[in-house]
Amino acid sequence: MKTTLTLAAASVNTVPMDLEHNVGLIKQAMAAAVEAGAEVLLLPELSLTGYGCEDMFFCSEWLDDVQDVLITLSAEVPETLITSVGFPLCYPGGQVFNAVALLATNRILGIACKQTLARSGIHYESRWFAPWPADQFTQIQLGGQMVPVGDRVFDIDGIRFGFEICEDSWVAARPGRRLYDRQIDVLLNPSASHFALGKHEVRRRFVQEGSRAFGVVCAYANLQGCEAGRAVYDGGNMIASNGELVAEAERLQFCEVTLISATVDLLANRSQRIISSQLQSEMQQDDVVEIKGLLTQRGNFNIAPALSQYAELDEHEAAIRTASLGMWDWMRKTYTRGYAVSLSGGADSALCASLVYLSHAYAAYELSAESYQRALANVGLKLTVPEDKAARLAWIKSDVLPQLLTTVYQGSDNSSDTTANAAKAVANQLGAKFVNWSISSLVEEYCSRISGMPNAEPLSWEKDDLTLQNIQARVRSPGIWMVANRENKLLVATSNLSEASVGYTTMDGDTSGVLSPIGGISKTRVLKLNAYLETQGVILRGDNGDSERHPLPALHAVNSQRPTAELRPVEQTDEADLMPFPIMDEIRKLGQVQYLSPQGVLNRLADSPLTEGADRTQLIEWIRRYYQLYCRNQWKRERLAVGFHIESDSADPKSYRRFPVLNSQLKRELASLS
Ligand SMILES: Nc1ncnc2c1ncn2[C@@H]1O[C@H](COP(=O)(O)OP(=O)(O)OC[C@H]2O[C@@H]([n+]3cccc(C(=O)O)c3)[C@H](O)[C@@H]2O)[C@@H](O)[C@H]1O
Ligand SMILES: Nc1ncnc2c1ncn2[C@@H]1O[C@H](COP(=O)(O)OP(=O)(O)OP(=O)(O)O)[C@@H](O)[C@H]1O
Ligand SMILES: NC(=O)CC[C@H](N)C(=O)O
Repeated sequence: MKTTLTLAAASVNTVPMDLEHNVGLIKQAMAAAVEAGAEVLLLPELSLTGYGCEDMFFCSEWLDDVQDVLITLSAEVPETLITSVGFPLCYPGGQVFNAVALLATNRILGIACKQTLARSGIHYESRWFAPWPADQFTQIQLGGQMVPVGDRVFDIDGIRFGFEICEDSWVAARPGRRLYDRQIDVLLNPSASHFALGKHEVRRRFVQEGSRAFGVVCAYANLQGCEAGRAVYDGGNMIASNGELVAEAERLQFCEVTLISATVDLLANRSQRIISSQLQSEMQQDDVVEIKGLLTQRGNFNIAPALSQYAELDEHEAAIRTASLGMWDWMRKTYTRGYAVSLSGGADSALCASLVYLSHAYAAYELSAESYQRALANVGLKLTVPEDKAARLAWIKSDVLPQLLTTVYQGSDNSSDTTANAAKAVANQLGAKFVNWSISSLVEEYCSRISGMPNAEPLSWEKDDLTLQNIQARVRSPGIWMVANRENKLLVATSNLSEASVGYTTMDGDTSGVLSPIGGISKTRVLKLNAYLETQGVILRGDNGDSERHPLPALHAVNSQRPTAELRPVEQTDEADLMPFPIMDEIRKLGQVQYLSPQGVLNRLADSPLTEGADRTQLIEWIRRYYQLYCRNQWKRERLAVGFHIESDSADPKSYRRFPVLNSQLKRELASLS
């Protein structure tokens, strides 16, 4: 009897609907798995099509095409490998299932389907897929073969495999519980699980705990990178045996394929099942698909030991890596020559510009010279990457960033030397192209036109405060758009999550842009990330496992100021306009993550150490201000540039937080606050 198994789990950076690209990555992963001596390779959920194909999953002709590609792929699986590939299965009855096919030498061994569709947070799977009912199984005709489908166990030469597809593992009634009764040895989880702060810990818990409680080997394979524009998938594949992690991938990698593998002890897991078994339900056998002649005992007892430490990423590093990887993928996948940023010398735009630079610093350190060079060539930069990694940072600053990041300081009459100097210092640190121009004449021109309208009074700060603020933010937009057009760059919108929640931003002014890299990061965190970048710096890893910190000291000029919009002639701070950021972010979390009512938010806020010293009247005033702005400005959130999901919540109405544009303004709830 076979007692060990060498398993591999690969992450791939897919492009939705790009079957050729995705098949290319799958082939790379299969070759790497063979090289690692793996007998079974697990790939992520919907790895053939990409996870985020959205309403393309409704197109039956395309789904037929996908099936043809799957059949062709089955003929290309290396002889010694069994590969599991995620794909949308168009069932003869018309439903589409989120499925996974087990492929081996020219055959589709069988198909398992997702039972629990993801429908919280950014997920809307039940729009496209039907959930497969537990305990149901059948077979269908596919490429001239009869293929077993459904809630299946695959017995390959005496080793039993079962599937939980992503969300299946996150719920109380996880299929693994019933697969345990059916005596599986290996539980495979193909996933498309996007990054959110604190989430990886949960994944690790259910992989490890699944292995311990069910007495099985658990393998987990997640997508990697910014696949479809919003979510960034963090990879972080795992293999657990006997309740311990034996392999775990570094997360948020810049390469397109990442693979881990481990040889696991099947006997040890079986013993665990014998000890814990309390089997009461009747054993089913018909659902077991028996396959012979693929797996044989190997003379390999080099069993992977439990990991002594996990691949940890601290919270700041994880948020910065996620946004940098997102920007890297946007540049690659849009084939544009980098980014244009209107750089104010303030916290938000400084972080956005730094992320552009860091996406190259990470890529230059982590990719081979050839891969990095190819990525640059694809956006039109014919450069030779230095072989020596230590020389690459200075080189990206001198040769790459001047071409891929253009920054413009656009001073008005309300701007200060402090912000102008800070913007210049940051641009210099990053190697960005930097221009300083004034918007005063443009503002004046608009003001004179509006003041000259029939029967109009001249504009004044006493009567026209918001009008005069907003025109400054708006006249900054056409110039930086023009730079983006001319240089074929993506314009970066610099709004953060806190501002987006309350609409503290000028529509068609500072909201202008294609991509909002910090749109999923709260202001409180933006300030912490900038401090981290200034004083500690991100971790850059060399080839031989050594790493170095890379601080950006020029951010000191930004971090030493209090956030100000500089839109009024008198001193203005964002916190005086709104409320202290930590309080605003706490209200957001209580209201939008925990779904408390305004009164519930008030009760919790009153007990929070954050509000020590503030009386209840003040708290009521802040909560009213927050919700009034929140309710009024849904229309703004509907029009924000696409942003990455980073905090556990998001303001994005398309992928996360639904709220009516016209609404009650919560008048009743806010009036009764006490
Ligand atoms: N009740 C309502 N429901 C829905 N829509 C409503 C509305 N009342 C006005 N509107 C519409 O909204 C428009 C106003 O929206 P908009 O022009 O965007 O401007 P608005 O929201 O009035 O003001 C922008 C705010 O953002 C702040 N800001 C701007 C720029 C940068 C920064 C910074 O932090 O640096 C801060 C600025 O200090 C100000 O408080 C009105 O002209 C009207 O069309
Ligand atoms: N003087 C300026 N020059 C260029 N761009 C500016 C200027 N002032 C504002 N902007 C643009 O408008 C955006 C919004 O301004 P805002 O003041 O909210 O952001 P910030 O200055 O980056 O950060 P902070 O809010 O911490 O001051 C900026 O991020 C920037 O893109
Ligand atoms: N693809 C999925 O099923 C994703 C759902 C899961 N809870 C996650 O976000 O990781």
